[in-house]
Amino acid sequence: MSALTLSQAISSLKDKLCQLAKLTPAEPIVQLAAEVQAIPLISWLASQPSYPRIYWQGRDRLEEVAAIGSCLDFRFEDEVTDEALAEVYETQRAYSSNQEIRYYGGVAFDREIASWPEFGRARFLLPRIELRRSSDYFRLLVNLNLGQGDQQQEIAQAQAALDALVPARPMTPPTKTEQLSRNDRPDYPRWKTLVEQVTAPRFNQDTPKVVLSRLTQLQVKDTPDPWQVLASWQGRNPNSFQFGFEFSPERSFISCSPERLYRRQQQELYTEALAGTTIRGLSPEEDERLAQQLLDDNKNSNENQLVREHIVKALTPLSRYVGADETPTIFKLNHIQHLHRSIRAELRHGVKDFQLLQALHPTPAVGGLPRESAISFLRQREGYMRGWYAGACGYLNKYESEFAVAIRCALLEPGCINLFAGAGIVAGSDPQAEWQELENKLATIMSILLDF
Ligand SMILES: C=C(O[C@H]1C=CC=C(C(=O)O)[C@@H]1O)C(=O)O
Ligand SMILES: [Mg+2]
Repeated sequence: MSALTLSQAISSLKDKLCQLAKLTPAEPIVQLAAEVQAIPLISWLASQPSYPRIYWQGRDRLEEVAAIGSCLDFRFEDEVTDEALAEVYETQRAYSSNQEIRYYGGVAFDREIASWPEFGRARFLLPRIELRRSSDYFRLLVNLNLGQGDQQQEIAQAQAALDALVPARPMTPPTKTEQLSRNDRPDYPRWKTLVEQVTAPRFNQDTPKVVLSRLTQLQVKDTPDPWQVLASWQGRNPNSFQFGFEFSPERSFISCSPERLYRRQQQELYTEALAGTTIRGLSPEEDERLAQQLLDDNKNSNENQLVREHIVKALTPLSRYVGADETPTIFKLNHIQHLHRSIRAELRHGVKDFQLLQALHPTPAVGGLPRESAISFLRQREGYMRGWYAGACGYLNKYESEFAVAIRCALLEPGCINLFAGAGIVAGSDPQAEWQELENKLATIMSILLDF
């Protein structure tokens, strides 16, 4: 059967909903699907009038999703343990044997303290509508939760959500934003004090790495459209994950992150150590020289090595096999390059996604080492709320799941753009050089948002 146009797919799904109304489905979570012709997902998403709006594209670009609305929404505003999260998910997962059912969402950097409104400490949802691309195969999906309440009412809501869909409008690049003011938290003098505290030999002996970060708030005349910004960002760094969560028109969180927390396919797990940074050269020769310097540099090697060691140690009790690159390679982005080591594990049977999140998040690429003392330092001294910055965002499914580390990101609010950047502070870190590293990490998004 050939792929349908979007309006044909909507009609086909509405017919399937009518059929469903006459049945007693075997399972409470139902997904209906129709194959559609190729559509630019991000422009389609940006055109839709309903919320939440969620976008996800994997780093390998094989999987892309635009999701609208929700038929199940798990939102944790107050303290939540990983055990509680795991229990909710496992219960939910037992309701369906369909391997295409996915829960999209994220967890905050630190689930023990308050987080952003709407986002909470963790939030996962089963979207009402998904437009999903797997390689070059596109499907329009509608999800139903028939487990609670009235089946006819749930079907009517799914029909209404399909009726509310509008065609994709072509997307233009974002117009440059006029910056009214800029405010950094911590500011440079405070940053210098913090770096000196972390690198002081007595502290560093017990806590060899703390990833300090900064919130840069830009007060702007007009907040740009998050999806236009994300589409531009995607063009600059196509080898990154791209994702966005807009739970309401008030606030959106977008990220173009190079860092994978993990990808699980059945019992196979792929993760990595991505830490250690330098800039790109202006010529191929200069770029190569900078890459070689990064590979040879002790401070940067140490930043990466600590992440690798920690991940291998954290995965060992959960795995039958763990293998990690001995030597780092270079991962190039638009304005910067990083040290990268791949790590692969074969998980023991019965290991759950929330155990993986617990073991891996936050890695010493965004938290520090040992985790508890680094996080306790950040909680007491960093001086602003990270929320979902450096958290984990992605999706869960019975057979596979993927999470990115939410760095290189922006929280857009009316009149204000919040940008976040962190740098791994280890012995030998220099406050000025690490401050410059924060600027380098913001260079791509700044060049999209502002006129230089
Ligand atoms: C914490 C961030 O980057 C991490 C990932 C790659 C390189 C890093 C570094 O070299 O410091 C950081 O560990 C960030 O971009 O906000
Ligand atoms: Mg660094």
